[in-house]
Amino acid sequence: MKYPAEPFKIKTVETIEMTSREEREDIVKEAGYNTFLLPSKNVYIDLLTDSGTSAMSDKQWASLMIGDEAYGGSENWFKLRDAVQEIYGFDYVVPTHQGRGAENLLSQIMIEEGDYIPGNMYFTTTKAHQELNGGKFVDVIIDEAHKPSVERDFKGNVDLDKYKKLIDEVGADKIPYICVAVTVNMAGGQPVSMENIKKVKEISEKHGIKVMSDATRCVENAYYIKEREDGYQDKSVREILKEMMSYFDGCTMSGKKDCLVNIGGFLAMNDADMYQEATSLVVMYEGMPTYGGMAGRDMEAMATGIYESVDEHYIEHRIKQVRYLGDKLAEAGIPIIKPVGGHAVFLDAREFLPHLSQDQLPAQALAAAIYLDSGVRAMERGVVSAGRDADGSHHYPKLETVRLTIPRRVYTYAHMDVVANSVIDLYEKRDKISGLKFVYEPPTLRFFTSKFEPL
Ligand SMILES: CC1=C(O)/C(=C\N=C(/Cc2ccccc2)C(=O)O)C(COP(=O)(O)O)=CN1
Repeated sequence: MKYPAEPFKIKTVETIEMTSREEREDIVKEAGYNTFLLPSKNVYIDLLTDSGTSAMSDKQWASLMIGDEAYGGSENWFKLRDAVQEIYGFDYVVPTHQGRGAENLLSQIMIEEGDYIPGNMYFTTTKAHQELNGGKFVDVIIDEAHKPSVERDFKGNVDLDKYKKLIDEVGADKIPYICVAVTVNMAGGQPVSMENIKKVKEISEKHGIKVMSDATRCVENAYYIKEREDGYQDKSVREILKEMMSYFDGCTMSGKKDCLVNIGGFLAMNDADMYQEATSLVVMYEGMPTYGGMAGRDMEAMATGIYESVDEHYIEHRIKQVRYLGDKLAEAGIPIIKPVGGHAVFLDAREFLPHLSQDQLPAQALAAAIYLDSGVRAMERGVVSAGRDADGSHHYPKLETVRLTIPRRVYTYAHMDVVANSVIDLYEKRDKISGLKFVYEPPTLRFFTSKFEPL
């Protein structure tokens, strides 16, 4: 089916309030036109992020009642370890409180001052931890990933020539690993093909470079392989995922996305020495290697969520609900990144607001305008998120987007209609949307707490 009905029935509801336009004028001003700073109670449909915002199942809630909160050797830890080994196939698992916990460990273990870390487009926290440890991120994604209207089945693919060129230029000994994100968040939730992963592995093995994955949305990636790559239509998402992860030496995981939990993550690997290093480091930052900053109940909920995430009906609905919103907007002529990604619809703010230069912060302005119009909260993924270069000037990304990020198992198609109607109405009066300017800018990861004013 083009858009399958929700494969669940609702047992518990959390009411959502609608504010008035007048109220939202004051609320957004108070938040400095930054959607991160909006109080949740004043948000009607919250599409800020799919991170930590999924609805847990009844089985996951039941997990909370069997939390073994022993300081060492929690029963829930063994359940989580077994789930990771069974579904992703890695030998060793180090639990962390969320994805950044795993990125911190991996970067400290693998990166030395002056190293280069190639990857398929940057992600803010991943790049921050690589640079914190003296590494330099190098974007090796295919050029098409930076072109919103160009459609490709696997727009998240690594450009193998760019990768080989980097190896030739800096030498394999300066490249501890390549980080392959599946899917690519900042490119619009774009997948990587199995063929591309295999080729990256082949090149890397030849040069003794490890292949790590940012596996945060790996189930969504597996679904796209099933849907779009020859030879995989008859395989289950679970089988495809296992094969996909078998080409990696390890992965960082933010459990707050595909693992269907509100907190949690892990670093997984196949190398015993790396595991030894990670367990001695994790006690500094996350706690014992058998809880890693999570309560026992959270580890149990994540183990359950890992199994639920590879259910065919769940993942088909998840992908197609996002596609439903994207298709509605595209049909109305709204400029979005194509093809529609796995976790979000990305509005092309540059095309949406051609009268604004990037210095007038179009994506930030559009996110604030959407909230003002309908109480829907989206996230800026443009020049504000990209931060500043070493010389202090804005880093101007090619993609200036607003991300409408769909939480898992939370909203219905009716909510998608509300969002689509609001964006379409706004598009008709887009020339009334003015730019923004900074009135407060923190030194790092500025998109979280910056404040703005209309120009
Ligand atoms: C591909 C990928 C992610 O998308 C990711 C987090 N995404 C997030 C959460 C976020 C993080 C930073 C700025 C804005 C929003 C998302 O809203 O998209 C992390 C960090 O995981 P963590 O949040 O659990 O630490 C690692 N890799």
